[in-house]
Order: sequence, then C-alpha cells, then structure tokens
Amino acid sequence: MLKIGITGGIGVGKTVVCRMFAILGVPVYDADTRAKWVMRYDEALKQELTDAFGPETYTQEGELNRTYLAKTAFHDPQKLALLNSLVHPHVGNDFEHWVEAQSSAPYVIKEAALMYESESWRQMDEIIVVSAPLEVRIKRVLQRDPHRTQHDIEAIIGKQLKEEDKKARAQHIIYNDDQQLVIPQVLKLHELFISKK
Ligand SMILES: CC(C)(COP(=O)(O)OP(=O)(O)OC[C@H]1O[C@@H](n2cnc3c(N)ncnc32)[C@H](O)[C@@H]1O)[C@@H](O)C(=O)NCCC(=O)NCCS
Ligand SMILES: Nc1ncnc2c1ncn2[C@@H]1O[C@H](COP(=O)(O)OP(=O)(O)OP(=O)(O)O)[C@@H](O)[C@H]1O
Repeated sequence: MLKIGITGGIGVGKTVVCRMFAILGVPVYDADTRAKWVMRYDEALKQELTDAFGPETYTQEGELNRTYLAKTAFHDPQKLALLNSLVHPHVGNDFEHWVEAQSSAPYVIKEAALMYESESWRQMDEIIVVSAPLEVRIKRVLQRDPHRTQHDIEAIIGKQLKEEDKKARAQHIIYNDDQQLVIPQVLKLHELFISKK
C-alpha cells in the first residue's frame, strides 16, 4: 500500500487539500483527530496524561480539556515535548492498524501537522508539503479559530519546523497561497500516485 503524508504548519490548508483527495476516493487518516480520540478513549494514556499534567487535563465527564492543555503545552517547550512523547507513539500504532483495513484503496493519505517533528514521516513512502505565506496562514486561523489570538498562533508556529525545512525534505509541494489553483495540483499528484499502483 502506497502511503502518502500531507503536512505543513498551522493554517496552510492541509485539511482543505485532504478533502479534495477524499472526494477522489482516497482514504484519509487525520492524525489531529485521531490523536484527540486516543487521548479521550485510551485509558492507559489518559492516566499518563493526568499524571503528567494534573487532574485539570480531563473534565469530570472525561472529556479532554483542550483549552487547558493548549495553554499549558503550546507556551512551554518541555511540557510540549512531554505531551508529544506520550501521545505520538499511540497515533503511530493507530495509523498502522487503520492502514491494514484499507487494502482495496490504490493509496492512502495521512494528514499530520507534525509529520517531521513526530518522526511519523518514517511510516510514509512520499510526503506532500502544503505551502502558504505566513501572513495568509495567520489570517486564515484568526478567522477559523476565533478563540485564538495572533500571539497564540505565533506561539504554535514557533513550535513547528520551519516551512522552508519541510519543503526541502518533501517529495511534493502544493501551493495554497491564494495565487495558484489548488485543484489542478491535487489532480496531477493523484494521477501520479495512481500510476504507481
Ligand atoms: C494541545 C491540544 C489538546 C490543543 O487542542 P486544540 O483543539 O486547541 O488545538 P488543535 O489540536 O486544533 O491544534 C491547533 C494546531 O496546533 C498545531 N499543533 C497541534 N499539536 C501540536 C504539537 N504537539 N506541536 C506543535 N503544534 C501542534 C497544529 O497545527 C494544529 O492544527 C492538541 O493540539 C493536542 O492534543 N496536541 C498533542 C497531540 C498532537 O501532537 N497532535 C498533532 C498531530 S499527532
Ligand atoms: N485556498 C483557500 N482559500 C480560502 N480559504 C482557505 C483556503 N485554504 C484554506 N482555507 C481556510 O483556511 C483555514 C485553515 O485551513 P485548514 O483548516 O485546511 O488548515 P490546516 O493546515 O489543516 O490547519 P491546522 O494545522 O490548524 O489543522 C480554514 O478555515 C480553511 O477553510
């Protein structure tokens, strides 16, 4: 099974691009959503997170307190590294199980903001970086996430690998910069991946 990774920093448009591949029938694994799922339902991980970050990590109903964790981890490199080291191995295992269930697809996609930072690029055959200028990304995220300030967004960007470094390591780049058309770029890559089947 050909495994394609889609990455890029906050607000580049990974989810939008993945939706286009999904419309073409390609199974898409969303690491952000799955990370939240394992953090919610894996009891051993829940205990580890509570031990590491305190009882505020979960609400009384057992929901992940994302606002608390974002405030705690995104502004403290050591806490973020700890959070990543607890969560990412679970997401890696979850992805491997998911791939096994997709045998009829020509190829699969994993969407992850932290493909290179989390080492999950090792599980992929090829990687696409979605690229957009910084000011466009900040504008998009301010619109999408009204609860985040520009300062919050810049703090998150500061914790992610620089776009130039991602582009240098990736096999493919999709420009989602409000200048170039995105759909033709997606179709071209889709044809390429299908031809490798
Ligand atoms: C801290 C959490 C609870 C905050 O949740 P919240 O809903 O406020 O933010 P959300 O998950 O949408 O993240 C916003 C953006 O921040 C970036 N981001 C997310 N996690 C991280 C991280 N560990 N390091 C750097 N950037 C990150 C991504 O670009 C993401 O899209 C959540 O981000 C989380 O659980 N992160 C740890 C798990 C993880 O690393 N997920 C990323 C893919 S595996
Ligand atoms: N080409 C575009 N034109 C207009 N709006 C766009 C475009 N691409 C993305 N957006 C919007 O910008 C916001 C960010 O896009 P998206 O959620 O796909 O980014 P992302 O890379 O998945 O971000 P994150 O890392 O936070 O998950 C969304 O509200 C999306 O609808």
